[in-house]
Amino acid sequence: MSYKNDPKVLVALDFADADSALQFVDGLQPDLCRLKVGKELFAVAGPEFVKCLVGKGFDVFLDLKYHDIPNTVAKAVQAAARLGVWMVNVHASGGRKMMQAAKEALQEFENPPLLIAVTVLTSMDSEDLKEIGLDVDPQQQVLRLAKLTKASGLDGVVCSAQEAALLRKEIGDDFCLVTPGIRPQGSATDDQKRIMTPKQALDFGSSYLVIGRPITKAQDPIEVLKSINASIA
Ligand SMILES: O=C(O)c1cc(=O)[nH]c(=O)n1[C@@H]1O[C@H](COP(=O)(O)O)[C@@H](O)[C@H]1O
Repeated sequence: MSYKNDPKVLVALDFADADSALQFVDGLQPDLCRLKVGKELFAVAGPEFVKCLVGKGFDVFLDLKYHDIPNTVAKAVQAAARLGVWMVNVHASGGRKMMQAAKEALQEFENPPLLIAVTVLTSMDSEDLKEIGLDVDPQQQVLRLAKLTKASGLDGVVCSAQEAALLRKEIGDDFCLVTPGIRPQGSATDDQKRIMTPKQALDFGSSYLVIGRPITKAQDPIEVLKSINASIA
């Protein structure tokens, strides 16, 4: 699988309603970026909104981070695939059987979405992991879950760019690394903890950069997106 010659930035459309999101999307073209629809926007705007973005020619990452019993997750990824999305995700901590069920459920589609798994959220550091009983360095936990994801037949993982180089070395090139926690130099960190700039992230092996607030909350979002694209061209 080659990840060259395609837009690297996945803009997180974390808007509170469909109108604000559409107003933002109207200034964009599909060759500038891909779009990510997450829990907030999906809860208010729903499947029709996702289909509308797909109809406008955008590749859509439906980020609902499924984490449930295998049968439920398998049916959920099928429902996502019927919307025509480009990528969908589950939580790797749902385990091998859940991930395999999701992958198998997509086999009936002619053009299935990429299926990736969230490893350790980019808002977490080792203290947060300790609190949930994981007395382990985030890198080690990400590596463990990424290996399990690969062994379960999925296309890649969501991780922070701080783990990208390690995953490339241990897992190889044929694995998609989607990295949120991306902050252009000088941007506010917000609630992200394991962060990197767009260029550093790609240099370390990221396939795609998930970027939300640094673009969507900017005075001139399109200008910021274009300057990020220029910085990684
Ligand atoms: O799955 C994700 O996209 C995701 C995983 C993760 O570990 N961290 C993370 O921030 N995200 C998402 O990436 C986006 C980051 O947004 P900003 O922090 O505004 O750039 C949000 O929509 C998060 O839901």
